[in-house]
Amino acid sequence: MTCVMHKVDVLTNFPKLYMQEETGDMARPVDPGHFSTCEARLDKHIAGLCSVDFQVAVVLPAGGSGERTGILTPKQLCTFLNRLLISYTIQTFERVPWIQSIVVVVAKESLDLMMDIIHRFHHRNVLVVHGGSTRHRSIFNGVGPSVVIIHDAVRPFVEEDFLLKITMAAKEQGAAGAIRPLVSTVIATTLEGYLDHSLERTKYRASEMTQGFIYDVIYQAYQRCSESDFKFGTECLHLALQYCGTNAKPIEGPPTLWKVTYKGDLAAAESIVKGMYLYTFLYTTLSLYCFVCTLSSLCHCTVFKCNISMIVVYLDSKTTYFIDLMYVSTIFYTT
Ligand SMILES: Nc1ccn([C@@H]2O[C@H](COP(=O)(O)OP(=O)(O)OP(=O)(O)O)[C@@H](O)[C@H]2O)c(=O)n1
Ligand SMILES: O=P(O)(O)OC[C@@H](O)[C@@H](O)[C@@H](O)CO
Repeated sequence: MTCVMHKVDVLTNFPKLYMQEETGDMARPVDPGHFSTCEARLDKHIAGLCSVDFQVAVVLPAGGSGERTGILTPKQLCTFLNRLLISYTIQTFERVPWIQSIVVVVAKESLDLMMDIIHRFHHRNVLVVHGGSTRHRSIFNGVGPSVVIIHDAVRPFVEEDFLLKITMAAKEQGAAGAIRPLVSTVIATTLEGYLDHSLERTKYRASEMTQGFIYDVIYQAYQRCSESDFKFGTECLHLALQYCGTNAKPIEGPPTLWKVTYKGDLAAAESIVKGMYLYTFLYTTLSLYCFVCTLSSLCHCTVFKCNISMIVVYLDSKTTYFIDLMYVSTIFYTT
């Protein structure tokens, strides 16, 4: 019996044809415009970090209606592989040992469903509070005395080391937030609806989530902000600057921080979740398969072959592994 598998990578147990890792230097020519995110200092700081010795709570705003998906079910309550999107996000944060509590902010009409989800998926250290009419009001309902991590509930893929960067920067500076390069140029139009001007893209970044704040900053910001901020605002970092004079530390985040906003994002999130589970399933099956081969070859069986075609497996938010044609030929000899 031969069970032929390509050389596997020790880390992932799958051959790595191509590992794409997010790097600071994008493939495209970057304008000489300087965009310091002081990450180098942070990396050193974190590298020397032995433990997070202060209270950390995460607030997951999940009280929206998801209108832009065009479907009736709010996107955070959509299901992939029998688990709701919000549960994947909670699970991500449950795996972080230095986060003491997870506050999920949901619409009043979803409170019972959320309690059921927590019970059904055995989530722990989760507090459910009701949301408000806007994201800012929902977040304000969820913040409590600790270093506060705020993370949109519809961003299910974030890894611990980025959360650590944001948390340590927030503890040090008062506020910190994820940023990503803009993929489209930002323009402004005249009252008549024509182009007025465009911004030089390399000098700007998109503000994403995860964000972090010391409690006093985010609490005071919400205590002092205006009704208009609550109603129309989309940026917590702006409130920290405007009402507390706190300049947040921007930190470049990985591409997986993207927010599920449109229907297509749901399909993308589902394929990534399936990819993650496929990796586990494939590895388990192949291991079992080889075990059965070994067992069967001892008691003689028929001959057959199988090919497993190209599979992209998204293992974690930093790397993508392309599994090449895994030619698993198991040859059994008939008696
Ligand atoms: N009143 C609100 C509005 C939004 N959110 C949450 O804030 C996050 C990011 O907001 P967004 O992507 O805009 O979600 P929705 O407001 O639901 O989307 P839409 O604007 O398409 O309706 C989501 O997890 C959403 O559930 C919230 O907690 N309370
Ligand atoms: O504005 P929306 O509610 O669609 O999405 C929220 C995002 O804007 C927000 O998460 C980041 O911009 C960081 O503030």
